[in-house]
Amino acid sequence: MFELQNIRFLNVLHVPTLTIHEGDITCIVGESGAGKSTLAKLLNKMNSPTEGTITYKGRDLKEMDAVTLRRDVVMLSQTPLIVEGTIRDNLQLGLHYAEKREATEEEMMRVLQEMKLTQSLEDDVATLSGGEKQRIALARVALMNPSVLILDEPTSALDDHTEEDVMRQFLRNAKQAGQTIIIITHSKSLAEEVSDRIITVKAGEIID
Ligand SMILES: Nc1ncnc2c1ncn2[C@@H]1O[C@H](COP(=O)(O)OP(=O)(O)OP(=O)(O)O)[C@@H](O)[C@H]1O
Repeated sequence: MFELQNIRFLNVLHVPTLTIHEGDITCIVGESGAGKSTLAKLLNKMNSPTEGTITYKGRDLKEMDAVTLRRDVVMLSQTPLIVEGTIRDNLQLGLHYAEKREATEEEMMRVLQEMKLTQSLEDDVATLSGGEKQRIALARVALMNPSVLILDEPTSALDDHTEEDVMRQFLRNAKQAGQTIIIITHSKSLAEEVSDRIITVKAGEIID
């Protein structure tokens, strides 16, 4: 699905060759500052390589419009945007930006349940914990149902068992639905349990 050839990003990352397969869960692991987010951001054009070529479904990313690409390839960043307002407002946000139709009540209720959130759609997001806000952001991208989902996981969320359980179940559902997932995770157990492939980044190089 993604092919990287002779990629360099400044002096931060060097990837001679890498293929990410459709339908796989690919975990990216490595120490803080290794270059994991830099690699992930190359895949939805948040970063453009200084050298080399990346193709998505055979098309050179250089030739693709970033907005069009990001309807297909959605990235949930380490610090997702949560706006003032209700859970409903925050759930609809991704679909709104992607210019897709609004989610129905049933769809929103289903993702809240999947994320083990018991609040109502009209509740104020200000009342939620950090981990719950992270799950709202995950629910938001789940509603967008993109072909490719890139998750840059914050370490803190994994300190909590609920967060890891939710993530594990979410990844299993996504895989069953045929989505391609690329997840940066600090959890070795999660990576080993759910992934089809683990990529280890060390000091800007992929070491396996
Ligand atoms: N646009 C940029 N210009 C210069 N340096 C950058 C740029 N983007 C990232 N870096 C540097 O590249 C290194 C790798 O950053 P990156 O965010 O990819 O690490 P990471 O492995 O995701 O770390 P963490 O696990 O802490 O999130 C860091 O030293 C960072 O400061």
